[in-house]
Amino acid sequence: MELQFITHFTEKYSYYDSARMALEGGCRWIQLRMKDASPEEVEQEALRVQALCRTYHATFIIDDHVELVKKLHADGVHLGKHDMPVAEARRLLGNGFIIGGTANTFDDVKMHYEAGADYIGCGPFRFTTTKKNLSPILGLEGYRRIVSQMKEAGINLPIVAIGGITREDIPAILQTGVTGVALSGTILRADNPTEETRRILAIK
Ligand SMILES: Cc1ncc(COP(=O)(O)OP(=O)(O)O)c(N)n1
Ligand SMILES: Cc1ncsc1CCOP(=O)(O)O
Ligand SMILES: [Mg+2]
Repeated sequence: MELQFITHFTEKYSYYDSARMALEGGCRWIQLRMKDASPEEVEQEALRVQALCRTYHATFIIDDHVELVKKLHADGVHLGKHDMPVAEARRLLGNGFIIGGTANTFDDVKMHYEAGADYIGCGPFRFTTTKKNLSPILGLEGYRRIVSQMKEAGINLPIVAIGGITREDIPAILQTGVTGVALSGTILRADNPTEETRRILAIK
């Protein structure tokens, strides 16, 4: 199972500390997501989290900021509906960077696939307060439908489920055929985020 940890602002932990706890728990894919932060703040934190990811040999993705990904030589970028289109990011970054795209429907998946995305963040699984202006909830049935439409169309792209997912949800989500999960709140709300990450990664 692939696990992506996505940072989120909390009163309790800095972005850096939350990434560190996920890495200590064994996660090897961190996405730095800093909504409402200035470009300067994102760059400053990105430099620190990138260095940390390097010491753990972990993949380091930045949410939204394509130019920063290029400047810092991060591993990649995640882009949604209101961000730079995937095809344009691909032109800017070339093939040496990972580009992820957000999907809520099979048509979104197809569009990102044709534009050259490397993986899809697909959600939301259920309601979450981590993101504003959520797309319609997919639930297990939504993932089953999208995975089956992808098979029918011969589209082979990693699908990462996202949005309101807790440890208890993961076995059933993986049963739908998705590749992995992206988590934020359930790890950050745990008494011990490092231990929670370990427990999640132990799920078969
Ligand atoms: C893995 C993953 N999937 C989806 C998203 C959401 O991206 P986006 O739709 O651009 O929304 P914001 O995260 O920018 O609020 C994601 N970040 N990561
Ligand atoms: C970035 C994003 N995109 C859809 S839901 C979401 C947030 C996921 O965070 P959480 O695991 O806290 O619900
Ligand atoms: Mg975005």
